[in-house]
Amino acid sequence: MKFGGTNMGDAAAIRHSAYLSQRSSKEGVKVVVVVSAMAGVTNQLLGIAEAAEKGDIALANDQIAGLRTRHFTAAQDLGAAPDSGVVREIRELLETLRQAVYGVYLLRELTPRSRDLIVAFGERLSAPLMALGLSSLGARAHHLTGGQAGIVTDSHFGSARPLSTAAGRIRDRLSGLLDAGLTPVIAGFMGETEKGAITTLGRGGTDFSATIVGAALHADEVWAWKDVDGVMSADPRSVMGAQNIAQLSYGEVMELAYFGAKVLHPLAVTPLQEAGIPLRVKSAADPDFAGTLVTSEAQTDGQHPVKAVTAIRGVSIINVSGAGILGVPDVVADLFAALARENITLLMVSQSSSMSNVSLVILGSDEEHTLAALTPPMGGRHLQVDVQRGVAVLAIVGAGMRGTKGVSAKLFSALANADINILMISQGSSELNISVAIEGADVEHATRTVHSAFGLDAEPVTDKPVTDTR
Ligand SMILES: Nc1ncnc2c1ncn2[C@@H]1O[C@H](COP(=O)(O)OP(=O)(O)O)[C@@H](O)[C@H]1O
Ligand SMILES: N[C@@H](CC(=O)OP(=O)(O)O)C(=O)O
Repeated sequence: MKFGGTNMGDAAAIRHSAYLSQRSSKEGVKVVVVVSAMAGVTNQLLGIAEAAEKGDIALANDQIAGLRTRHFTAAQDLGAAPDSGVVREIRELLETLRQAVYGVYLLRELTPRSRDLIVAFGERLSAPLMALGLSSLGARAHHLTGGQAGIVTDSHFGSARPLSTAAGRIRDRLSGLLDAGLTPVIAGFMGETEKGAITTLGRGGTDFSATIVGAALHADEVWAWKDVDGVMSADPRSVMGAQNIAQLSYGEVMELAYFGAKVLHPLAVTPLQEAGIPLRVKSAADPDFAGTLVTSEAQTDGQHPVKAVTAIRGVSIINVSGAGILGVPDVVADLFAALARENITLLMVSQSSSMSNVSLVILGSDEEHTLAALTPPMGGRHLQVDVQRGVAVLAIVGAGMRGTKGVSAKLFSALANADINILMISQGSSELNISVAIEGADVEHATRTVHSAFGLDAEPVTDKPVTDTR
């Protein structure tokens, strides 16, 4: 079971999350709990690291003091005495954090490795709180860092991936605890290299931690508890009429996450695919509602080829052109090799058939790296590179699109009727998604328009029972 930042937000939320875990334990289910940092803490830690790098140690220390108050208050509210082991552990963790941040301040250098060390403190601090919440409900819990739980990773700091040896190590580390009737509580988002350096799995990575652990243990199911009903037809913060999707395939979820649906980490389902372990995305506020079940099956009803609309904001189009590129395949090969070396995520690619122009859509945060990668000559020629910023990618996703005619026509006419210009178009041959690049300013309007054009708005009256057991 994975609990995200909102479900770890304060003592009341942690107590409720612990109750959800215990509810299953009492039914005889062996539960492993994986937790995120308290809501907002990861961003705060990133801010602390950046303040130290810029030389503002006073601001960094103020923020660390704020973290101390927040975690001590939660521990106290969960019943910890001031001289208890948990309070001592939180104090020691915050002291180590302070030292790491001071190191960044002295060096005025924030490497990806030191950033990972600093941001992983959020989960290291929240795991003892969840163990406390479980103990207060009568469970025997034992908390571990990602590394202690056996999540050994490569050294791609900021977006580390588990090594093939992780599964065996996770089993070794957790089976004994489970056999002894303890509930392991694992700090999500983080792992460790073979040499013991702390890594993180990318933003939203606790979902991924949970599925890595679930797959390693051959779990019957992995449950991700959220502050939404499940995976929905659009981000409910943007689209009022977004509705829960009862069933999705691994492939559909991956497309949704890749194209910006923040509800799951883009790689979260990958560890589950081989063994076909189901993932349930469930609402902590409404635990008896089924939420979304993710399996290898894609269900299509014939009426809704498109199941969801999603968008990535803050992307840039990089236009590579010039006489140098005309008719020279080597240039294009060099160009992609250069981007691969820099680990650039390509959201969309389009090449004009005359081969005189290649357009790439990348995350705004990758722009600097991309431009640097494209500066040296490609295939012996210098290229002209132009950037268009402030773009968004909107994607429609659904296995029912495969072989269904008229889906792209509906998408384009909905956008045209809403007076929205399309800058680029892409449809994968899997026909699981169609994506378009549009002006960033149009993205909210476009999402709502497309959601409604594909009949995804919820009926005005819902018969879903609402039972908030918190
Ligand atoms: N298609 C979608 N379905 C559900 N939630 C979505 C979707 N797209 C974006 N979201 C956002 O994802 C959030 C839940 O993800 P996240 O905050 O990472 O959860 P947690 O921290 O609880 O794991 C929701 O609050 C919602 O605004
Ligand atoms: N705390 C990390 C990892 C994570 O998964 O968080 P959440 O479950 O709150 O999205 C982050 O903010 O990226």
